[in-house]
Amino acid sequence: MTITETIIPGVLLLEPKVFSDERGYFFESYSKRTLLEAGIDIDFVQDNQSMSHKNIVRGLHAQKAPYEQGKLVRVLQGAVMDVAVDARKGSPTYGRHVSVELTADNKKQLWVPPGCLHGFVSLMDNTIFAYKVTAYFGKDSEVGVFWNDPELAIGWGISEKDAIVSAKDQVLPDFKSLVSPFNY
Ligand SMILES: Cc1cn([C@H]2C[C@H](O)[C@@H](COP(=O)(O)OP(=O)(O)O[C@H]3O[C@H](C)C(=O)[C@H](O)[C@H]3O)O2)c(=O)[nH]c1=O
Repeated sequence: MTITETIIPGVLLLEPKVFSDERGYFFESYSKRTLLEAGIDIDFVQDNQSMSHKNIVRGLHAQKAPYEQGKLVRVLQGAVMDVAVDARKGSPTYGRHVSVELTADNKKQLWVPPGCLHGFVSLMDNTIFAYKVTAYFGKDSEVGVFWNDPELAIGWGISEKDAIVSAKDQVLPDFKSLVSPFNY
């Protein structure tokens, strides 16, 4: 597993070692030991999976205490442009984002620590997104910011006209309205 830091402290890009042979391929998609060796000491309590048609945008979401979530995200089928936004008060990269293409082919993963908003746009139909989270779903702990907030300047590669967004996500507030419950 190759683990690479990003411009946001704590947001990490993970690239597994893939063993290919005439049968296909094998790789360890998660290893607590591998993450520990990289200084990431986390325990997951829940796995999530969603399927999205092309141009679906999910996010930007996070959960506040007592259900702050770290997320280890990847794509099992299809492709997304995945985005993490730093919402941690006091962080040197507060309001900055990381975006990375995660696909079934590149097998890349992104570790999104607690305090970062997360979202993605699906680049293909039948995109299956799978992720491990460090805290349970807390419906009343959900925090969200409008995906295409110009202040965040995220290059989603899709217009608001073409994006398919849930009614809930369409009415999320802009980033500057967020009274961040997260600390760096
Ligand atoms: C997240 C979650 C949702 N739900 C229920 C609540 C709704 O009835 C239904 C769909 O939830 P939602 O529309 O919030 O799903 P997404 O828009 O994919 O939300 C996720 O999308 C972005 C990309 C994220 O990073 C978060 O993990 C998560 O917020 O599943 C649960 O029962 N458990 C859960 O952990």
